[in-house]
Amino acid sequence: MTAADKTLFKAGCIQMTAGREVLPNLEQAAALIRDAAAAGAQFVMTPENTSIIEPDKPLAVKKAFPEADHPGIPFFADLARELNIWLSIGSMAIRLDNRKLANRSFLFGPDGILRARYDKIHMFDVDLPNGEVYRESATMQPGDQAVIAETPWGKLGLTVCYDVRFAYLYRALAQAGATFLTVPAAFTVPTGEAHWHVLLRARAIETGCFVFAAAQCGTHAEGRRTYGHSLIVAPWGEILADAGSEPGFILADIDTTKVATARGAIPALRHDRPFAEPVIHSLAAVD
Ligand SMILES: O=C(O)CNC(=O)[C@H](CS)NC(=O)CCC(=O)C(=O)O
Repeated sequence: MTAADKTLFKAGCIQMTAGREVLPNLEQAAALIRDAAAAGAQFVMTPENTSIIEPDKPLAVKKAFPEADHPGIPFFADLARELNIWLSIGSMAIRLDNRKLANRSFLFGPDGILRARYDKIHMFDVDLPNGEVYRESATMQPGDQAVIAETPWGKLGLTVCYDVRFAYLYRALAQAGATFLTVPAAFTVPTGEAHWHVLLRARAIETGCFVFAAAQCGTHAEGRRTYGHSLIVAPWGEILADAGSEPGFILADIDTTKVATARGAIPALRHDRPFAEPVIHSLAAVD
């Protein structure tokens, strides 16, 4: 591999509508991964919950596999090897010993070897104004370890979906050397419309990283809807590709020198200062 090979590469995000059965979801993802690779992508990522979106939570636990038995692991390892690509599987539900699940992200190398795994840290326990209720922590065990993987083009920080709202995680990843960040997602429609683009652009701008965000889209089982709009964002904040609301894939040419350019122009990542806990000043009566 020449130096130029390590500076420039083509990245792809696939956008899909996962259903409640694992094998058809793997096939749906694989078809799109093949399309992205055929179009030249050397790094391809898939959304959160690539292998299943099962709204019935007891059923979701029942249908989950331990990592050692998950059909998606050899399936995507083989696909990465066959296509000779770096393959990030945004997440798959993995059954843990305590009967809870991990919302786990995987990175495979072009040799099919598993290079990194990351368990989503922040749980989406949220009551939306429109009446949608999410209690991710009822079935999922949160992770407690931030993870960075080596790639030929630089270090990749792994995150998942709701993590995107916790800027300190991204700052920690970037300060530890990440120049790319993955944010696979299954965002709700109302929060996506209000927050998705601005959150991802903010994480890119704050960290001077490229952000790759493959997303679920469309209508899933029991009418559950997701926002779509898979994005690739440059370190200065420009959106390089947006997948809209239908299944498919997006590509972008990644010039890794843009990381140093953005960080050179605004070195905020190096300007942290210590400060004391906030104090509430009441220098004069408020009312
Ligand atoms: O529910 C499932 O079946 C699968 N899980 C998910 O889709 C996850 C956890 S509930 N979704 C999110 O984190 C949405 C975050 C989001 O939308 C926001 O931060 O606004």
